Amino acid sequence: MTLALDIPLNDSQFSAQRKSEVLVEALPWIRRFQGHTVVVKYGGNAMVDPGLQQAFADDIVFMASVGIRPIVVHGGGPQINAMLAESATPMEFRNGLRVTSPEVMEVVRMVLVGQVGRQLVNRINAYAPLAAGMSGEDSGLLSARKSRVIVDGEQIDMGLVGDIVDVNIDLMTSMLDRGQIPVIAPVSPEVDAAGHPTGQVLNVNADTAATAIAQALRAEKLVMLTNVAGIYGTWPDPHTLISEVSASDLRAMIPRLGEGMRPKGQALLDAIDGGVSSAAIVDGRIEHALLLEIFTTKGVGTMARSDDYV
Ligand SMILES: NC(=[NH2+])NCCC[C@H](N)C(=O)O
Repeated sequence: MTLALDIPLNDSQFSAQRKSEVLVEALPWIRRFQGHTVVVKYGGNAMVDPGLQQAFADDIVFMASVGIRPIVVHGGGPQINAMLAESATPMEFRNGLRVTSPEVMEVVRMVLVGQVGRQLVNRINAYAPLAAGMSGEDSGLLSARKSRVIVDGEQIDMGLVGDIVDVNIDLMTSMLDRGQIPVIAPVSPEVDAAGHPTGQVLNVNADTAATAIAQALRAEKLVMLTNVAGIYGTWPDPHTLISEVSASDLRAMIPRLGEGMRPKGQALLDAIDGGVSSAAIVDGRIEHALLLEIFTTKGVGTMARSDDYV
C-alpha cells in the first residue's frame, strides 16, 4: 500500500490507513441500520467468558450510540446447569431431555432474570443507563403456550417449556423510542386459548424467543451468537463457510444440513419468513463478532437474506 506519491508507508502509517479503511467501511452500514431495530440473541461462550461479555456489551452500546435500536434476548444454559447442580435440584429426564419441573423452573427464572440478565445490564450501563433488564413476565412482555414435543409420533410432556404466542409490541416500541435497550430473559407467562394468563410461567428457548420478537417487531435484522463459525456448505463443498445465502437457497439446503446445523438454518429461515429482512448466525467465541457482522461488508458467520433484499 502506498501514499499518493508512491512513497512506501512505514508501519504506523500502514496501520493508520487500515484503521481508516475499517471506519470508512462502517459508514454505509451505520446509515443502513440507523433508526432500525436489530434483535440480538446472546448465548454460548460469549455469555460466560468475562472478556467476551465485555466485548458484547461494548458492541451493543456502539450500536445504540449510532442510532440503531438493539434488543437483546439472552439464554443461560451453562449458568442454569451450574445452579441446578449446586442446589442439588431433583431432575427428571425424558428422551434424553431435561424435564422442566416447577422446581427446575424456579432455578431457571432465578438464574436468567437474577443473574445472567443483571450481569449484562450492569456491563452496558457502565457507559450510560440505557439497558433495562426484563423477563417476559414484566408488563406482559411475552405470552407463551406449552410446547408440543413429539418424539416418534408420540407427544411427550417436557414440563414447563413453551413457545411464544404474543409479544407486547407497544411496550417494546416505546422503550426503543426512549432510547432504552431491552435485555430480555425469555421466561414467559403461560396464557390459555383465550389469551388469559394461567398463573404459570414457562421457559422459552432463547433462539426461538429472539426469532419471535424479531418477527413481531418486523426487525431489520436478527443476529444470533453461537459457538459455531456459521453454516457450512453441503455437498460438494462441505468445508466452506457460507457467508451469505438467499432464503430460497437456504430453504433448499436445509434438508441436507447436518443435525446440529439444521435448527440454526431453520431459525434464520423462520425469521425471514416472518418478515425480518436478514438474519445471521455469528461466532460468539470471536471478540466483537456482533460489531464485525453489522459494520463490515462481508460480516462474520452466515447471513441469510430475504429474496427481495435490497
Ligand atoms: N455474514 C455476512 N455475509 N454478513 C454480511 C453483513 C453485511 C452487513 N454488515 C449487514 O449487517 O447486513
